[in-house]
Amino acid sequence: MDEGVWERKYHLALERMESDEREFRAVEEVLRRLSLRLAALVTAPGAEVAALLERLTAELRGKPSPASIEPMLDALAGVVTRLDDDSQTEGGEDAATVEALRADIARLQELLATVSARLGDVTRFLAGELEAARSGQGGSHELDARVREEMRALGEKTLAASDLASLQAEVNARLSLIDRHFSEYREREDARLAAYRHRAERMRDRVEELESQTTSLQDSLRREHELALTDGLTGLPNRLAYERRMAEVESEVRRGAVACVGAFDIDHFKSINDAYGHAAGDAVLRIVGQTLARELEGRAFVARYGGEEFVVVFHDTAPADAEMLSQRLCLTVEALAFHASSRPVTITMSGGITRFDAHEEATDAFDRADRALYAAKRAGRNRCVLL
Ligand SMILES: Nc1nc2c(ncn2[C@@H]2O[C@H](COP(=O)(O)OP(=O)(O)OP(=O)(O)O)[C@@H](O)[C@H]2O)c(=O)[nH]1
Repeated sequence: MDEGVWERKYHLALERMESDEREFRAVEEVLRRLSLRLAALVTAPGAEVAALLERLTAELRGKPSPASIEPMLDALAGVVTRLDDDSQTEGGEDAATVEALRADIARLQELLATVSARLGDVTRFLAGELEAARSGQGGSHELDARVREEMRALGEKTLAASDLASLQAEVNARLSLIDRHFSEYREREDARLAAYRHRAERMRDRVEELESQTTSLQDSLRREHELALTDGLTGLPNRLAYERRMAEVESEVRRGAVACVGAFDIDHFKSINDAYGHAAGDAVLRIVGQTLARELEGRAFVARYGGEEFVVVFHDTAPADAEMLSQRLCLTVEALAFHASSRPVTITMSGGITRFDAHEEATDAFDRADRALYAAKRAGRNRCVLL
């Protein structure tokens, strides 16, 4: 059950308890007035009324339960009727007192019935829903037991009380105790709720912390993953990324797609390194790689295979189209205005292209593209060969 629902139930229970307490206070007030009136009557009609009260007390002793309050009041009503009759016979001297007493008794009867019903509700509520919500922590159960005990003791003392004054004192004492139990219960529940909120807040902080740790872990894993698939010099996908892509293309080709593989290698790259230095060689690798990626964007996957060699996977491209695109690439690279040590350097590139056959492995297609590349080298470089 969520905290809001629990709190609403808790406050509802408190409101009902407070209302019950008010009812008790009203009962107490009526009892007080009742005792005064009875005391007045006892002194007036003498032995007969005393005998009636004695009989009433004995009757009450025989029924030790809250329900016995009602027979007690019926008996009191009988006394009042008798007194009423007598008073009319004797000239109505006490008629007003008797009438007031009868009204008090009726009101007391009604109030006790209400209190009894409300207490039943509270008891059921505490023993049932609230108990379940607290998952056996025992607070409401304890309160329930204590209230029950006070009510039982109240019933016993009421029956045992020989006069209304002591009954009134008992009622007062028991009501104070019940009130104290409710206060203790309320304090305990407030403390428990505060502790619960504190725990919930700590838990939420911890969850947020874990979430942020998870996010940063995922980010760093994603970065690691990207790094593992990227060539550090050119920023292009590396050989591992190429192999993964080829695994995907392999199944596409098996399902009927048309794909070609191209192997490209910068011509006489060693001499560029030798003439202008390794850094210039690196710059050539970067500019050639970027040119391939830019020119083939959306049409092919481009990766640095290793050294000065690049590999291209043309998807949905027939071999003749792949060859035409490759020739155009060679022309674009040749036209690059590259300078090293303030001198223009002509870069050329050779390429070998082949179709990825549906019945072969990715490595077979690559090997054939590589053979086509060396055929292009042998044929004089700065060209592409389709095999
Ligand atoms: N600067 C630089 N050089 C590299 C890198 N990787 C490989 N090389 C160099 O590339 C050169 C490759 O030379 P070769 O395999 O002889 O080929 P080539 O000189 O291009 O000759 P052909 O391929 O026959 O045209 C070697 O000198 C390598 O040291 C790199 O990352 N940076």
